[in-house]
Amino acid sequence: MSAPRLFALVLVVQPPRVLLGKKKSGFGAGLWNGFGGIVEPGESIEDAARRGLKAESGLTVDTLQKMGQITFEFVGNSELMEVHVFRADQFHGEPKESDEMQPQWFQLDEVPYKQMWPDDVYWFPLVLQRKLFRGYFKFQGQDTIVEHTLNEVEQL
Ligand SMILES: Nc1nc(NC2CC2)cc(N2CCN(C3COC3)CC2)n1
Repeated sequence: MSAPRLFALVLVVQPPRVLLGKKKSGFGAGLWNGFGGIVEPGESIEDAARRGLKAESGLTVDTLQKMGQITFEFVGNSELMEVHVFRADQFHGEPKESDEMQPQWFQLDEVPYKQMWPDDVYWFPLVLQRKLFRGYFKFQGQDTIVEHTLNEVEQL
């Protein structure tokens, strides 16, 4: 089993709203998601989170809170994906559309789960409730979850 491919994902949460971006191309195109990107060699996961947030939304943050780690398996593909989820409550700048993402604020009771990755409806509420979590989701294709586990943890 090769090492999982690491991604950072940042959710900017300012109750009663959360900032999401609509992916304009590539993997997950058309879906709303947090901001981030792949963790490059020699980069920390948090550095990747900050870099991705800035590149995709124009925002910078002082503090990122680690909220969760999710491992994804895809039937028929031996490479695992590991997503490290962060929350930011304060930011600098104004959300700006990028090549990758079209940013938009959503009311917390109007998160567009039907236009997000299918796993999000499981763990997104934990981020909003400030609960730490570890998850595992096995996908068949990009739409079907065939197995999953999701546990709240004391520390990540
Ligand atoms: N919310 C959410 N769910 C995911 N589910 C697994 C796909 C089934 C993956 C995921 N990310 C991994 C992919 N990354 C893309 C941006 O360039 C690659 C965004 C964050 N984010």
